[in-house]
Amino acid sequence: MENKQKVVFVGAGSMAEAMISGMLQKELFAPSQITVINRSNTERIDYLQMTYGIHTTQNKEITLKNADIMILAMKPKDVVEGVTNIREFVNSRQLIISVLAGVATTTITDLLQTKVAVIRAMPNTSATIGKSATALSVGKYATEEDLNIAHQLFTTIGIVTTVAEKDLHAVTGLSGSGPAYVYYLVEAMEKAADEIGLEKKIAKELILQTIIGAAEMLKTSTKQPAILRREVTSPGGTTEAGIKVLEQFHYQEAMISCIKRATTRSSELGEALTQSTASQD
Ligand SMILES: NC(=O)C1=CN([C@@H]2O[C@H](COP(=O)(O)OP(=O)(O)OC[C@H]3O[C@@H](n4cnc5c(N)ncnc54)[C@H](OP(=O)(O)O)[C@@H]3O)[C@@H](O)[C@H]2O)C=CC1
Ligand SMILES: O=C(O)[C@@H]1CCC=N1
Repeated sequence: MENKQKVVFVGAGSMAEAMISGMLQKELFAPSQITVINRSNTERIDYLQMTYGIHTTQNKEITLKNADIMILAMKPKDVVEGVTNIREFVNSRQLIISVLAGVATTTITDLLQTKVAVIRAMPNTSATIGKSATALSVGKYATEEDLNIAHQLFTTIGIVTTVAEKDLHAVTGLSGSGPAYVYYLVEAMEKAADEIGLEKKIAKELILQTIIGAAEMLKTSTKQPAILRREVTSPGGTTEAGIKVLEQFHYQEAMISCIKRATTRSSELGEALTQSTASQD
């Protein structure tokens, strides 16, 4: 699809790069439509410009004023400084998309002091290859049309769903942070493979295909995960022996606590800001 919208990323870290990479692969945007700015790391901007052919700018004021969509992609701790710095260049015709964990749309509009459309999004870094699981929610001034634009944008980097804003904390704990849980599992499998004497290269290949195969099975099979697990688990066999050890270490409880803690952390990140930036009207 052709469009002429100008997109500015405010924040040039891992998430911005993952989104840029995915967005360009799907060709909804040409590199010339995308500009990235950050606080101070010019090497990082040079790298993104070299790698993706996107724009950088010497004149943030004009770039921001001309933007159709601004994607806020700094860390939550930097949002007050970051948003305050761009405030004077934002107008109510623009669409602000925030990917910041925990940070409420009202915090953004309060900081901007403008009645501007804000869509809050929680993607994940699998956006890099167009496989993000993204959830969106709408701020007070965002319209159905704004949501459609955001939906279209995030569809270029994976699947998209819409949730109530209060549920974005849970989404963050589950699928925003989710890729890290899988990578952590793979790290453990690699360490185990080493300890049981398998060559690194061979182990890596086997682990990778095991994860891909299991993920594809989960996606294509009509069977529940517990049934698929049981089908691997022969009575008195190796899997049963292994899973008993996972149960002794309370593996499922650990995963559940992990996701709950990440969810709570998202709320904490937002609450600190909601209290300090709440509008007086
Ligand atoms: N990483 C992930 O998996 C996901 C992250 N998110 C969210 O995305 C956001 C970014 O995360 P991530 O990419 O990992 O973070 P990074 O630390 O990798 O990047 C943060 C970026 O923000 C820039 N920045 C900091 N302060 C300002 C400022 N005042 N004005 C403009 N830019 C600024 C930094 O620039 P400089 O280096 O110059 O200081 C840097 O480019 C976070 O809010 C996070 O919650 C959401 C989903 C998944
Ligand atoms: O760790 C974080 O805070 C961000 C949000 C989701 C993934 N990374």
